[in-house]
Amino acid sequence: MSNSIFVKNAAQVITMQGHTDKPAKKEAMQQLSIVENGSVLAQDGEIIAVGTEAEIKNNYPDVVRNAKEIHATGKIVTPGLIDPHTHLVHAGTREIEYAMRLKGKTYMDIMHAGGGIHATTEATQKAGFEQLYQTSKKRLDTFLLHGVTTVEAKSGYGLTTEHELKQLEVAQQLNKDHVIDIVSTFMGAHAIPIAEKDQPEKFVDKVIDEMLPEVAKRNLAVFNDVFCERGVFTPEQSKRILEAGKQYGLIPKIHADEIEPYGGAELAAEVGAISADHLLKASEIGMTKMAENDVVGVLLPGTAFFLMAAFADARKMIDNGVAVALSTDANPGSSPTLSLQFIMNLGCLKMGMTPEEVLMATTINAAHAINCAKEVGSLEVGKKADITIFDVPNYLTLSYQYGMNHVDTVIKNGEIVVEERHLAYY
Ligand SMILES: N=CN[C@@H](CCC(=O)O)C(=O)O
Ligand SMILES: [Zn+2]
Repeated sequence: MSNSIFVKNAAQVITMQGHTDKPAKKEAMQQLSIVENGSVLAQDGEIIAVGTEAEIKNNYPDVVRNAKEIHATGKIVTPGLIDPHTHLVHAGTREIEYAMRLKGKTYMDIMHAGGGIHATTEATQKAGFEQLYQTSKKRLDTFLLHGVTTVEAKSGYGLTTEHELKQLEVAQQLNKDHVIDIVSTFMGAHAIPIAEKDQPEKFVDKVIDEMLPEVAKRNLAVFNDVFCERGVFTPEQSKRILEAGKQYGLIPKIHADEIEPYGGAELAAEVGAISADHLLKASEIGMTKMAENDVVGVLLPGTAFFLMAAFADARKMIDNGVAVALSTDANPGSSPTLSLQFIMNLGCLKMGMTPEEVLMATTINAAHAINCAKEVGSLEVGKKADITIFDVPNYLTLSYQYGMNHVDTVIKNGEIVVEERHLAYY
């Protein structure tokens, strides 16, 4: 069997090259580095050449001769998409709450009445490892069909040491078994359990003294995330939890300023978070501090869409120098979708981003948000051969035709994992 693969003669190969050391900011978010009529050659799971067919054939005649060929004529080739914020592992759905919200109840009302995150926590606590494994595996299969080759996955629906570990262990096992790479985040501070709501500090102590050491001992997470929001965790509590995680080498992330301005963006800069996520209501000072401290802004327009809220001001963030990434925020309450392509549509139509910026935000900048830009996020020599081929004639079409799946072929670690699907486009 051939260990090399030659993706030939695409209408456009969109490389994203040149942003591996630092995420793209401001005008650099427009620089996709496109090879027209381009090709990509990979061997042993790694990219070894990007250029025109003639150049690559000339430089690597033997590898090309033995390679499996993929004809990408009339299609575009991008790095495998990266989703840097998901709540992948959970049980249950919340369509009843959706119907309640359509009649005027708010997300926070429902949560404080014992629904929301608490409802999913109850379902997730009841579910065994195998059930969580199988449902999360299906979600990964769907992500892959939509062109995603790396995802971040959070815990946070366990809220006890036992069940937080269970969620993270499911993600760890799936990372071994599934072709998609999973980068895990511990989020024991996703909500204060209903039964402990009168003693929030005690729960914060539990996260710090009980959960964090176990997560770290078992090497189950790279990041440590907190839902910093009025009525959930205060900036002070969030800071304690994030600083404590740093003692174990866990890198801070924050669910910040989603419902109201609450100092989350500022806190992200202060604790050296790799990203601050949501940011619908981030203050201008917060944005400036994020830009100055290289905190990636992970924007989740699916959440604003689904909660019928005002969208984050991506335009202002980018113009102020924040490196922006995009994600589905896949979860059963505020963003039940597995389509990063629809998120790109929303980025353009609802947050003032350009088609170039949304591509940057779902590839190399997304890789930076989860600290894996050295391995993935661009089509450059030495990176993993994670490649998505879309059956569209140019990249503009990806964010122009909305709510559709344009994926034709997906290659992960140099292997074809989604075969040519021959989809029509509009
Ligand atoms: N906002 C907090 N956490 C999740 C939603 C969790 C849920 O509603 O189940 C989010 O990122 O949107
Ligand atoms: Zn989230």
